[in-house]
Amino acid sequence: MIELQGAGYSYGGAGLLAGLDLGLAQGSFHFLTGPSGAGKTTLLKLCYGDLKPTSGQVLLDGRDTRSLERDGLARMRRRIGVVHQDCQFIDHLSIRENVALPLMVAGRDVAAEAVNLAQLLGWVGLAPRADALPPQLSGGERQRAALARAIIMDPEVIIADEPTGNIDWEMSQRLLTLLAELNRMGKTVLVATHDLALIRAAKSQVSARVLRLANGVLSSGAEL
Ligand SMILES: Nc1ncnc2c1ncn2[C@@H]1O[C@H](COP(=O)(O)OP(=O)(O)OP(=O)(O)O)[C@@H](O)[C@H]1O
Repeated sequence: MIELQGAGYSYGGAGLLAGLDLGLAQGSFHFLTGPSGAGKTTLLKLCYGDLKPTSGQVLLDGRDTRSLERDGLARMRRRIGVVHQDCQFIDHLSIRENVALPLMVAGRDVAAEAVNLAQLLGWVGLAPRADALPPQLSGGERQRAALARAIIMDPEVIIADEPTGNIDWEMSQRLLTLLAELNRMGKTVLVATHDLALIRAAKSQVSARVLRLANGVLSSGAEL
């Protein structure tokens, strides 16, 4: 569904990314690694249409993000669930309400989705914390809540930016297991991470490809 064809991005000044080619086939699992500042977050933003390339093309279902109107892009983005690096919760809303937000934004009847919502919170292990406020959660709980919010609309693709950045090993493993389970359900998964131990640990759970971004160039490493 997501394809980069010679895509580049510049925040102004010198270009950050140039000539990137990448295809995320349906049901694939990719890790994206690379040094801090290499442009991993920027590349993810290109993939979910938050940024449009300043050169080359990013295609979502074959459609160039630069030619998509606001509504068309919003429709595409509903098919991509994003776990942001900093989670981006609304702190005065409960975890249940934060996870349900995409339903509200899409104009869906949240009361009618109560069972789905409860099942999803149970699946990520947050049923007992559903009424807590985001600042009351641990880092690992916040990341699992962010994953729940990213998948509440049943997206085809899940993009996660450093989902295990501030959490301990056991919690990282738990998150990885959830991502692997989603991949087994047929979801396409793209995870940016510095955590090479996590990538190694993924070997037993998923068949993934490791992409490395450095000096503006994307190289495709071995398959796990
Ligand atoms: N909105 C912005 N305006 C200008 N420069 C930016 C902006 N966002 C990011 N950059 C710069 O682009 C470069 C790449 O940033 P990006 O966040 O994509 O890297 P990253 O590989 O995800 O880094 P990290 O691993 O530290 O999260 C950095 O030098 C950063 O300062």
